[in-house]
Amino acid sequence: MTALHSAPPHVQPLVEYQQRWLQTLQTHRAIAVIRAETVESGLNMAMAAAEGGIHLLEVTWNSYQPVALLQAIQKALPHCTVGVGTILTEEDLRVAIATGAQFCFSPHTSIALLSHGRTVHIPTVAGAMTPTEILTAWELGATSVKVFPIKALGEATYLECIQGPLGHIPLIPSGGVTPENATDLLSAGATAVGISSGLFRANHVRHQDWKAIQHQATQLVEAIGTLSLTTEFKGLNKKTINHAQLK
Ligand SMILES: O=C(O)C(=O)C[C@H](O)[C@H](O)COP(=O)(O)O
Repeated sequence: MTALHSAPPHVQPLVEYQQRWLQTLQTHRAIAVIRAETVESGLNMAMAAAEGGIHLLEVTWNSYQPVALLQAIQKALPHCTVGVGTILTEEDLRVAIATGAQFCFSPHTSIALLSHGRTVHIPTVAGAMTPTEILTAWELGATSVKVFPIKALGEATYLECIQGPLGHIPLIPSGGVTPENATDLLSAGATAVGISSGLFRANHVRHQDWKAIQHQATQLVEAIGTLSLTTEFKGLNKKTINHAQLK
């Protein structure tokens, strides 16, 4: 409990880097999660996703040579926002940030990771399942909360159910997102979605069918584009987080 007591207070003011992150999520609403067995394959996955119109790219830290992959993607796609995922330790986070990661996802909620992210102004997204876990991650300073694995939680229905009490928290469902269910998740209240195997289908990657992956990405981006602009964006304009808190 000591650590919790020394953690940041309940809903903290959003500072500039957090506001920028939420606005980026609001604009793009999908994050392509790259888990690759070779640097070449991971780079091709990233380029196919970007060709299809995806702007936010995440390199999972259990990819093969993630530092080299992150560098290769940054060099090839300087217009994209490139971050990291599956960050499990503070040391991993330090290396990722030193390599230029612009955001960080983890599958769990770690006080050390959240605190380091806030210190260096890198948006840090903690993984959580239950309402208690989601609220705890938010209270500990997560810039948004990854609801993971959404497939096991009932997908859009789960997000709808928690909107009442937790609708002010920017949520990013992941783990089971597909081009087909992404719009339902966004309509149910997700700020953005994280998608890996639903975008980078195993057989497409195996056969190096980058065009097929690009097509999947285009479909996803087009589907998101059909969403009503009035779909509420969580975090910038609702309930306990309001404009007055944005500096
Ligand atoms: O570990 C992290 O930090 C991640 O971001 C992991 C990804 O969210 C999932 O691996 C997505 O998995 P799919 O179900 O294949 O879309």
